[in-house]
Amino acid sequence: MEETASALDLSENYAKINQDNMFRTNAKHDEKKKLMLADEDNCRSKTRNSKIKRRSLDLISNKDTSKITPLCKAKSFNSHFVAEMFDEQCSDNPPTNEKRGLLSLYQSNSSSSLHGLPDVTKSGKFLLYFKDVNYNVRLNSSKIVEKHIVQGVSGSIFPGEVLALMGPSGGGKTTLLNLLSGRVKCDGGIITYNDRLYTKSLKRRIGFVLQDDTVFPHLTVKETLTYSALLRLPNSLSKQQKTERAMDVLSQLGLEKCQNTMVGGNKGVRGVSGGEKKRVCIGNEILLNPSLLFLDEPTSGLDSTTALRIIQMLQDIAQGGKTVVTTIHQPSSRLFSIFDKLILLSNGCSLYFGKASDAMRYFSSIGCLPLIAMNPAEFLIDLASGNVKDKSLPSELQHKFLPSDVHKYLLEAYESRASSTMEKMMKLDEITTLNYHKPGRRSNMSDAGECGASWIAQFCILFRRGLKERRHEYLSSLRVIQVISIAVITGSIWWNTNATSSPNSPQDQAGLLFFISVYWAFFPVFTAIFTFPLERAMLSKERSVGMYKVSAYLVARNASDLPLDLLLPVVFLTTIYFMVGLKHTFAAFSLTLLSIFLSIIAAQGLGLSIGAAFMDVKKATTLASVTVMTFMLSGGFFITRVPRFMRWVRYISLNYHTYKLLLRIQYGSGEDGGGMEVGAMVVMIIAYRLLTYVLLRRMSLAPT
Ligand SMILES: Nc1ncnc2c1ncn2[C@@H]1O[C@H](COP(=O)(O)OP(=O)(O)OP(=O)(O)O)[C@@H](O)[C@H]1O
Repeated sequence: MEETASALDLSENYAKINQDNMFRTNAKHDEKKKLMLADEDNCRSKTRNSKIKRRSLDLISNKDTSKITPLCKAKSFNSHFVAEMFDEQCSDNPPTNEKRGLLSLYQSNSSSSLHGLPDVTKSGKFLLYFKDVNYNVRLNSSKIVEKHIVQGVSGSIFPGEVLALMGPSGGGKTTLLNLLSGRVKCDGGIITYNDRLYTKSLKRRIGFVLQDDTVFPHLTVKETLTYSALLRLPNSLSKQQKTERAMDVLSQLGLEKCQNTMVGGNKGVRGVSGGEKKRVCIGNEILLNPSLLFLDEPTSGLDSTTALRIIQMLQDIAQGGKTVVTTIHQPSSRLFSIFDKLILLSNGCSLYFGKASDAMRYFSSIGCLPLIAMNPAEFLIDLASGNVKDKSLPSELQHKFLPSDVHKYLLEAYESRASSTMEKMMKLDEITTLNYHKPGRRSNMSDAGECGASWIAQFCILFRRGLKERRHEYLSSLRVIQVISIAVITGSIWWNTNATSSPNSPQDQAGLLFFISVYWAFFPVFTAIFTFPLERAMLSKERSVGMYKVSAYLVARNASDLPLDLLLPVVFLTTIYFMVGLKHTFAAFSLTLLSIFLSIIAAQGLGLSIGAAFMDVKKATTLASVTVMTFMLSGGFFITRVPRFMRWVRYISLNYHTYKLLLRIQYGSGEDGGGMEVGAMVVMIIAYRLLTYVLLRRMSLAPT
């Protein structure tokens, strides 16, 4: 009875805090809001947090409850309370019923806002919990030999915390990160997000920054973040609000100085520095204010000061109520001290899970100590790699120096310690899970993030982004010079070959028309096959977070390619047309140009579908060359009497239809308007694009 009464008291106190929050959140005066936000920001500073922590503990013991009122304090109270809870879960003192009650209250009441900004996705805070996670890969097609990449890893992380996954190279950090973020399905164990399993609706709540994240090299920092904001932020925000959000993130990440610099990174494209690029990638993810942020090696390749700045930034993000999980290679001791929790991995097994600050104490408790002054991270990674040099070891390892012996000892020590503390933790989690799933209680997971831009908006943004990203191609004189050169050479070789000027002229002109049909099929096919293989990483990343619809991307991509693709044949035909003595009428010129346009658009479709089928430039080039050769040979110029069993190839040959159209324009009687050929080309234009759409939809989005 007493327990229930005190739990009720606590619930009332908590309700008071929430009422106060609501009052403050609904305050209409801007001034008041500003003050509140400033207050909230201040509250994130570590010094004040410690005071609040003390107050929250006072609250737990029913002391001084009346004084806790401001919003920020209530928030900090939440995160620190749960931190305390977690610590208790792992300690030997079982948590009180009151605390359990508060934990479940906390889970159902929490809401977040990033640095005082409105939480655009209405996302909640996320408790990530995982138990006995396993992941295996088959080493060959026999399906028998399996490699255990991750084995029985357990842990949990609360909002406001930064969890570091540390360990030697090949230890399984990236794989575990992929599993926790839902990018890869685990083969065993359980991973829950606020007590729910992963669902697609979670995608918009999760930000994932890859180790070698992809960004468009020719877009500036500002353009990158702005297009991302326009595409990903919900429809309920206006264009201006989205742009402002991008600018806020840009300044939050300290990228103002380089906002107009191209991101770069591709061969020959000089852009921002490595640290700035990493921040752009992080910015791309935090734009959406994700509740869970996963980062793979965010500091790799950076100097220790820049690395520290990035991890401090992650800490700031976490303190805004986010759950942050990051893999890290060899952090400096200053950087190591920032992490709240740590998982030390070796050969896919967990050798330690707990507070980062307790790691050294734990290893010394099992007899492992550094003999010389050492960075804790270096010591831990050495141990996880089985390197015992400069370390004092327990008697069990006295004469065993093999890495496998060290690994076995550390694993057994961890498992025996974990079995007692983790068991308690699991029991507590079962209780909170039961509370959480009481009938009528709505999970804050169910109001999944709102959709991003509409189809039309996606198309417009992707179209503009495509034009910007490829502006260097449009402005590049190389392609124009290439086309003009070929036009001049062709015009000179076929100089004035009027069809009636000599007995051989008709055949010469037919050769010219066939060459035109072949050139304007080859050129677009071999340009288009590169599109998807080169954009694969970007496409798969953007698709995996549901940034846009494939159809919007495909239509925008085609449309943004058109200006250049249609400009070049105009330059070509204008150059050669009057040099080679083709029919000197405006109608003939225009129809020839239109036929070439049709050929280009159909050939592009063919190239795009081949590229999408393989997503690999080498394979795509091989198939494309076989295809265009077949089309050329069956195009009607080299041979007119094709064997019956091969005749069908003609009807799918682009060259055959274009060549027939060009002949008809120059020498046609006008009875047959070429409707068949035009119809066949239109069918190809549509069919190849539909095929490309299907192939892109089926494209694997799994991390490579
Ligand atoms: N699909 C796969 N097939 C075979 N082995 C794999 C596969 N994926 C991962 N591995 C292996 O699993 C182990 C863990 O890989 P993972 O990339 O998770 O390690 P890591 O700790 O992130 O390494 P690093 O720090 O070098 O990035 C490695 O030995 C790797 O070779």
